[in-house]
Amino acid sequence: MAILEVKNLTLRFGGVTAVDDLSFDVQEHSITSLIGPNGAGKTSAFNCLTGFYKATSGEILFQDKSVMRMKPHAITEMGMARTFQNLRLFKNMTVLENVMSGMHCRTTSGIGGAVVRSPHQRGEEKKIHEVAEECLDFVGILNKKDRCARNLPYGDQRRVEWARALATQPKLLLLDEPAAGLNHDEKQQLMALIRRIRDERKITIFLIEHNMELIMKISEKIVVIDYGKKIAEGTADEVKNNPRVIEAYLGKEDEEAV
Ligand SMILES: Nc1ncnc2c1ncn2[C@@H]1O[C@H](COP(=O)(O)OP(=O)(O)OP(=O)(O)O)[C@@H](O)[C@H]1O
Repeated sequence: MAILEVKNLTLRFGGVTAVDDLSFDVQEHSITSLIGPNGAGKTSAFNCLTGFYKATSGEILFQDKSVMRMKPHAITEMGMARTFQNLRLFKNMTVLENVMSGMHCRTTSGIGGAVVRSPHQRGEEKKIHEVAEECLDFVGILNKKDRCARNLPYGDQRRVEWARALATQPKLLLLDEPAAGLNHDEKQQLMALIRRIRDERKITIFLIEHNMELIMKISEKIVVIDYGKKIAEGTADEVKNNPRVIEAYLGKEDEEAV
């Protein structure tokens, strides 16, 4: 069953068609990737899915409901979370506070509850605290929960962002270049973590990524785009032997060999 369906999605910036009549789906509990050469339209498509860009036309269905006109926070509330290519942590907050900050979409206390701390609000705070700690434990940095986020090494800061996304209790997790800036060991750990998120938490994974080793190893389905259009779709083996894909990547083999 598809958890996400993208139908004829098009995004234009003035004269530039960044996403061009793109259609694909993401099956529930799968690991699916979107790849393509630089400027192919991956980030633009990603931003349409998560409500950061308004698509020019087409349809995006998440769990059979249209998210085309929805704002990012409303899409998160529905169960679609994302991480960013450039980290967006609150650098002066602790690790735990950063994770808890992402969870307001799962609370019911209004402004009144924040002023007069009702038993209901105290209960919610306790729950938020527990879930945040459990997510930090899952990504392996619970022992750093009281550290200031800006003092952590880059790899750990990425884990904070992952924990924050997981704490929103998503059904679908979108990862924007998760391997960027990671060393070899960290990339291996990242692959294991992506698999654990899917297998243990039953969360569907959709990612865009330049690191072909990672993409080819973990993806069950790969969608390839070039100039905003889909040029191939299939398993790693199918995609890497596809002449259109090879052609799209020609000349870039040194950095992005398929
Ligand atoms: N805000 C914008 N305004 C105008 N044009 C844009 C904007 N964002 C992207 N584009 C253009 O849309 C096209 C697709 O860009 P996009 O960043 O989505 O590609 P990408 O596949 O994510 O590239 P990369 O792999 O380099 O991150 C490019 O031609 C780009 O110049």
